[in-house]
Amino acid sequence: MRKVGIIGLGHVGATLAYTLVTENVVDELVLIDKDEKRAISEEYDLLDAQVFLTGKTKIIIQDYQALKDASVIVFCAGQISALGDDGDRFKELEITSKIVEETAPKIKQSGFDGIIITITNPCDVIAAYMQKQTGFETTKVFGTGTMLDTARMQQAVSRNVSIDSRNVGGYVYGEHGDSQFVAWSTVTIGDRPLLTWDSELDLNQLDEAVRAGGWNAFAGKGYTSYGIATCGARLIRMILNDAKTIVPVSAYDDQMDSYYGQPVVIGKNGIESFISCPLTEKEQNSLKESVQIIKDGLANLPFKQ
Ligand SMILES: NC(=O)c1ccc[n+]([C@@H]2O[C@H](COP(=O)([O-])OP(=O)(O)OC[C@H]3O[C@@H](n4cnc5c(N)ncnc54)[C@H](O)[C@@H]3O)[C@@H](O)[C@H]2O)c1
Repeated sequence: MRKVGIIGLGHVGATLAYTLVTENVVDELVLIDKDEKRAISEEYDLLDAQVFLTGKTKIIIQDYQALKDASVIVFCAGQISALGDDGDRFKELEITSKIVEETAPKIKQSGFDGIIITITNPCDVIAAYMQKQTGFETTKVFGTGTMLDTARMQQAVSRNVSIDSRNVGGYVYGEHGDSQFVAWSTVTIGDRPLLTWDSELDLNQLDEAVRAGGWNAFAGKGYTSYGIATCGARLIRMILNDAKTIVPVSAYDDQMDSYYGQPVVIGKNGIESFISCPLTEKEQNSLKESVQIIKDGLANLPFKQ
């Protein structure tokens, strides 16, 4: 049985639930929110949608015990309005770290033994904190990290060279936040390294376009949902299908003793292995700086284990 739980049914969680139901990704979906009325409404709305669909997804709401035999939990509880006008993801930390403290014991008590994907911001710090609070293996708790930022890089490059974004390879590394960076040495168009591309691409400008990508999607509506929900659904498929697909997510690296966005292999065990790309010296320095910001965020948490 394909069973998944979603904790937090705001813009992100509701869109993810809708995506999983319309794409028939799961047999059972457990939906949990601190707002009971919201959970009930989402259940009715999803059941209405199913009348027009070919698949059938059983919806269970507000039941942590039902998570016991789920394969994946997606954690997207938070308060997007706390982000403010500048989109600083650390502004949510005081709220979201408390939500982790509240929900992690309930996840543990349910007997859940699967993979936790965290989306909640600040994404890398929350992934780390969820791992600490649950005590689960680091390979079984990871954040969506720079997966969405990498998609934004693919888009930005695609726009500049007029080639399909799906033909752009490579990774955004580090924090899902302002200190992230495109590792240009890893970026390819087709199989060709971008750095050997003929046209005069302004990498600094592209870097900025990638960093600003989230803000562009956020600014006019005060949240983002489609990109991240699709990203979450894709990760769930990878786990359920044991796909062994390479994607950049926020995973724990014991050498740097930190979670951060980097390419890994995703399968039924969560993080199956790491893809160590040979970064340039400049990229390695950018990574160290970015990782330090994530570490400081975790160290500054007022709520210790
Ligand atoms: N990692 C990414 O790329 C990415 C992208 C988009 C959004 N986000 C983050 O995802 C999170 C959710 O975003 P959103 O727009 O859906 O926010 P939202 O404010 O619309 O929804 C958050 C939901 O969490 C619920 N919630 C709060 N505390 C809870 C608790 N203790 N238990 C269960 N549910 C609880 C709220 O009731 C609400 O329904 C935010 O932290 C946001 O910053 C991350």
